Amino acid sequence: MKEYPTKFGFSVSHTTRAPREKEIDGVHYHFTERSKIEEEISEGKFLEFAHVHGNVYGTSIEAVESVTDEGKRCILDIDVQGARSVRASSLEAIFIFVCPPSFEELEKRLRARGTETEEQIQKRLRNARAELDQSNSPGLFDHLLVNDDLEACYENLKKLLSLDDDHEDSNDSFIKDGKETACYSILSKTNSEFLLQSETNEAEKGTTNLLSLHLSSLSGGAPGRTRGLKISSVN
Ligand SMILES: Nc1ncnc2c1ncn2[C@@H]1O[C@H](COP(=O)(O)OP(=O)(O)OP(=O)(O)O)[C@@H](O)[C@H]1O
Ligand SMILES: Nc1nc2c(ncn2[C@@H]2O[C@H](COP(=O)(O)O)[C@@H](O)[C@H]2O)c(=O)[nH]1
Repeated sequence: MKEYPTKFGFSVSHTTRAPREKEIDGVHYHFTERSKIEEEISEGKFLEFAHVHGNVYGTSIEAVESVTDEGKRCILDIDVQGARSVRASSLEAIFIFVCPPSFEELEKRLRARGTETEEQIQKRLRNARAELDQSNSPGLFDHLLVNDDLEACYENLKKLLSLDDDHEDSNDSFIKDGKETACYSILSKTNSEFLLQSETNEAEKGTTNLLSLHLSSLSGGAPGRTRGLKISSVN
């Protein structure tokens, strides 16, 4: 996200877990009481939730909307149960299972973090084994990423997302299946509409070179369900 601040945003989850020393409420998590999150879940405010390592964790609709409202793709860091819930919804998403290079290494990392008791470490290791067992459940994850060397893992993530040749400061382009399909610049912008002009000569190819994006079509509704950007050609 640091490399692509305008493309991606993080969904700040709610959790009943106690904050770790450097964790900030509202940044790393929304730290909350169990009774409060349970009430909000029953009010339909959550896209998904799960009981993980003895605590409740959940993604609120508001957390996702605050990212998508800025026109960014939303990143969720959720457990396997949460992934199943999102997979079962109508949200369009890419599911990546991130795993440690070995259990020994995971144990070493958890101990080095120094934030869990021995009992909690054992619980997290048991849960990690169960999650790894489910990582190849048919139709659940699209990719598996081994988090050995952090930099190498990040480079592989960018490859999966076809971001490896893409830079934040380059022209925005529409990438589909790794192929550049069209490139547009903003001609005019109002509160309700963006007028875009093709930078490639689409007119010569018999397609439109002026597009209108209707921003009002983005407001309201659960994320990804009722939303879709309405686009119409101008010429
Ligand atoms: N590539 C890496 N190299 C070294 N340490 C790492 C690497 N990736 C993560 N860590 C460290 O390992 C610890 C556990 O990582 P993380 O919290 O991401 O695990 P997790 O898979 O979410 O596990 P859990 O579900 O138990 O939280 C953290 O202290 C993190 O900083
Ligand atoms: N289903 C969900 N799982 C979540 C969410 N936020 C975090 N998590 C997962 O919980 C564990 C533990 O996290 P930690 O911060 O206590 O180490 C980890 O696997 C996260 O992916 C959520 O909103 N929903």
